[in-house]
Formats: sequence, C-alpha cells, structure tokens
Amino acid sequence: MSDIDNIFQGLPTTCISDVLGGLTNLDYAIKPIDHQHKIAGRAFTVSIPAGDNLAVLQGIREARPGDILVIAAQGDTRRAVAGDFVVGLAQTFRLQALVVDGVIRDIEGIRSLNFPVFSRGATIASGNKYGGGHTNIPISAGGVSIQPGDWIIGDIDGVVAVPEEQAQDVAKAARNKLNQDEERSLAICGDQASARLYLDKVLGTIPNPG
Ligand SMILES: O=C([O-])CC(=O)C(=O)O
Repeated sequence: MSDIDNIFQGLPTTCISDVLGGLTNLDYAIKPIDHQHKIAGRAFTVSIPAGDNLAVLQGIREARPGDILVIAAQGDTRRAVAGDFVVGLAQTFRLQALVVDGVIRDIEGIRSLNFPVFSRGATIASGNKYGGGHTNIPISAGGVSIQPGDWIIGDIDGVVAVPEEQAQDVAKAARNKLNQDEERSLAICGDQASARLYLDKVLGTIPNPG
C-alpha cells in the first residue's frame, strides 16, 4: 500500500480513539517492543488456542504484503506466540507488523530485525504446534472485535482498530482532531495568560468544582 492510499498514515492512535469514543482500543497492555514503531494497515486475522501457534504460521503464509497479522491468543501469557524466527518469516513475506493478544519471546532478536511487534510482553517458553487455530475470520483481540480487513493503527500509546466501513469518516475526523489539538497547544501552552483564560473557561463550565 502506498502512503497515499493509507488514510491513517501519520495519525496518532489517540486522535483515532477520541473520534471513536475509546471503544475500539485494544487492551492497554498490548504495546510495541520498539517505542519508535508506528503501524497503520489492514488486519489479517488469526485465532489460536492458548499455547499453540501453528495457525500463526498459516496466517503468515496466507496474508498479503502490508497486512498486519492480528493474533487472538486469548491473552495467554504462558507460551510465546512468536519468537525471532516466526517474526523473521513475517518480515520475509513483507507483512507490516504483528499484533498479539498474548506474549512473544526473543526480544533481542526481534529488536535486531526492526520489525514492528505489539504484544502483552515476553515470556521464555515457545508455543506448541499441534494446530487447532483459524485464519481470516472474525476475532476478539485485546477485548475488541476485529474483522479481516479492518484497519489497525498502533504506536507507543497502544493499538486501535477501525471497522472498515467507518474508515474514511474516522480518518477524516481524526485528522481534524489532530489539527485542532495542535492549534490549541500552540495557542495556549507556554503562555500563562492564555493558559489561565483557558482554565477559567473550562472550569467555569463545571457547576460545583471541588
Ligand atoms: O518457533 C516458535 O514457535 C517460536 C520461536 O522460538 C521463534 O519464532 O523463534
């Protein structure tokens, strides 16, 4: 996907969350390994039984370049959904990122690949490969329902999902929100008189402050 097609390029998760009322943010514990990583793309979904990552390999094989592999691992923290080898496979097929509702391992190796991985953290044990998962189906990850093809945006603050049918409207509203937020900060922060006026106005709208 070119930058021009990517309607969420450059938008922070916070602004997207604000226009969606905060209802489609994945659990706050799902964070990037590398705080610099920002992702925005379409979900290719995978659902796995806790502790078994065979379907993750299937998802890597089926997903298209640029896709974000979103893995519903039931929040399991006992066995890693991916390590540096599995992440290396995803990178080889030019996927954009992994978002895991579970844990990963080989943090140092994954860091050296410089491939975006968002997860609940790391553990030592690998997953089994007995099977039993599914790909390209509706999933629930981090407490949010995600359909294949929904937009996934992630940065240091976390991960937000945007249903495909709302994407254009949400991206437009989020861009407006970002501009408004930037203008407000420029006009108010750093100037005590403006900051005082702003606070008096906002606090004045509360009937009984304190
Ligand atoms: O193979 C696995 O399931 C996990 C792992 O160690 C890797 O990806 O390097």
